[in-house]
Amino acid sequence: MSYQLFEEYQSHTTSDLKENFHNILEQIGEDPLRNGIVKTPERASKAMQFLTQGYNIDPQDILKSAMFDEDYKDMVIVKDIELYSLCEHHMLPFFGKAHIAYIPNGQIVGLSKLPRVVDVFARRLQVQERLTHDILECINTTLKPKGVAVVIEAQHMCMMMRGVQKQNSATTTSGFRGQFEEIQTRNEFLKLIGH
Ligand SMILES: Nc1nc2c(ncn2[C@@H]2O[C@H](COP(=O)(O)OP(=O)(O)OP(=O)(O)O)[C@@H](O)[C@H]2O)c(=O)[nH]1
Ligand SMILES: [Zn+2]
Repeated sequence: MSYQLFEEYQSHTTSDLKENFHNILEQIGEDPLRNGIVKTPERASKAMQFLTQGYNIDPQDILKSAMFDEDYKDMVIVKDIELYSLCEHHMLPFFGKAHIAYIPNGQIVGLSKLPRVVDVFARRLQVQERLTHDILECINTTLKPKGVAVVIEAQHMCMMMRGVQKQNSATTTSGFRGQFEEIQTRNEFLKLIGH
């Protein structure tokens, strides 16, 4: 999608979303014309489009834009990458940290690109398992490293604010490819991220 088309698409969906948020306000018993919330449908639309902008971005392009030939053969870890996503069942936030490691195979990637890939997949409706897998596969297919590992630790608002209402439970998901399938490499990574 060209930039201009994307802008048109954005403004089009914003007005559709605005109307829907206006209806939601009415249906939960609010007065959408009340002074404090008269602009809320517009604000909520922009917030929702921000939180789901990942559908319009190709995460492989992000990695490809900063891959460099380098003969470094050891593990590279970027840990404690904060993430905020929306669960696809309730559209409520889940949030936490991602830890990513890879072992280069002749090429390294710009470090900032790894958190950027996390954000692209997090800014879609997700389940934590698929988010973990999406990040793992994207790095594996694009960078083609000797190994890649992803661990995500998160808390789900849909389990805290409603439903089962457990405030202290945390969910850990992980995925390992290549050399991280070997127990020794995997354990070294888990030790370095403090597990
Ligand atoms: N596996 C997985 N489940 C999730 C995730 N986010 C939310 N869920 C769960 O999705 C499930 C949806 O279950 P349903 O029984 O259809 O929905 P519900 O009646 O709202 O369930 P409760 O949350 O138990 O009240 C719930 O168990 C949620 O805890 C996630 O990232 N991964
Ligand atoms: Zn949920």
